[in-house]
Amino acid sequence: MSNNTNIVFESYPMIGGDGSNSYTKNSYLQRAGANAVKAIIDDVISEKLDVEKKNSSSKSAFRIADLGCSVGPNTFIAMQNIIDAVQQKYQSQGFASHMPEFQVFFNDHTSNDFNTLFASLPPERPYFATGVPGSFHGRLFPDFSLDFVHSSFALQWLSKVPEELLSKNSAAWNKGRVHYASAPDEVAQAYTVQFAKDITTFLEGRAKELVVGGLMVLNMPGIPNGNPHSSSVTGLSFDILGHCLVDMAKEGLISEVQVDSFNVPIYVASPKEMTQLVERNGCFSIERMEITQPKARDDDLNSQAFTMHLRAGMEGIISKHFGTEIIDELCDRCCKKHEEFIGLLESKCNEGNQLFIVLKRI
Ligand SMILES: C[S@@+](CC[C@H](N)C(=O)[O-])C[C@H]1O[C@@H](n2cnc3c(N)ncnc32)[C@H](O)[C@@H]1O
Ligand SMILES: [Mg+2]
Repeated sequence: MSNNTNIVFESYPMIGGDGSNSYTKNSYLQRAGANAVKAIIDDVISEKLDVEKKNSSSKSAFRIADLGCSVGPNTFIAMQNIIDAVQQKYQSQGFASHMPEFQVFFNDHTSNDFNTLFASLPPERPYFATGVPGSFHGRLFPDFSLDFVHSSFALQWLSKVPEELLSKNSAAWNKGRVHYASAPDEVAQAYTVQFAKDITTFLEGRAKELVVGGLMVLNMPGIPNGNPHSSSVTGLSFDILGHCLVDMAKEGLISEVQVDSFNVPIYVASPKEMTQLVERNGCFSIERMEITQPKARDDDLNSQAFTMHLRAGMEGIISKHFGTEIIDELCDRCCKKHEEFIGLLESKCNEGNQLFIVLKRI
């Protein structure tokens, strides 16, 4: 048996609790991203889920895992939608009397605020709820124990900042920037290689854990094939964060070397890259692989909302590196910069910027 017990994974959870800065209150852009693919998930379950097999096996629960679930409410909405679609499939096949019980595994890093997650579980939920702490870059479940895997806006997190970025003497030392989007090729290349390693271990783990015929739905920030890294909305957001940090260093509020050594371990993949990684793994067929477009409400696309989302997701990693005392000042500056770039941010948000993938364990 392989497990994670000896591996320490870096983790930077979203802001927990349900206060005004929390992920719970500042994750509606991710929810818009999930809404954009709900209808496709329904179709995929209706067309591709193999319920006859499940029906003929001994009576066991239908097991769903949400990897990188954070604190809700998005995970609850996603799990309910999947269960509705699976139940619909059983009914349409005439198996209503063989409806399985459902078990949902909510996974995130151990440092995730599972208390908030558990306290806000929907009281009327049609499933047994289980928390699974640990990194999805390692093993999380026994062999062939899951029927369905879902992960939304989590796989963009790398397991760590690529090592090449950590040495001042390296060509990939990321001076004056915090991300690869507008960085020299060496930096972008180091990120690409780290992402490939992480997705490779992710797929190896899930290939062992999913039953044959099981489906895996992945939704994450994405970039169309051939587009430059700097063209993604994620890239633009981190360029803005980088500018604000550089300004603060110029004013002596933080040190320059702190900015140079800080890098956000987030990667935005293209369909082509993911296709190659899935094919190299060889255990899954690709049922869907497409760039989709979230449908955020215009009211949600403003500088304040961008700043609150950035804060809910990044406060943990930023305060670990720079200290908590810089956060308010940094967010004020980012908010002003978001205002300056609001037209560009809005238009990028309305372009295809998420990668939606459905795989089937073969
Ligand atoms: C932006 S949140 C998305 C939450 C939720 N799926 C949604 O769509 O609102 C990303 C989550 O992924 C989690 N995450 C990142 N890397 C992870 C890993 N290696 N293993 C488990 N969870 C991870 C983070 O801790 C965070 O809670
Ligand atoms: Mg840097």
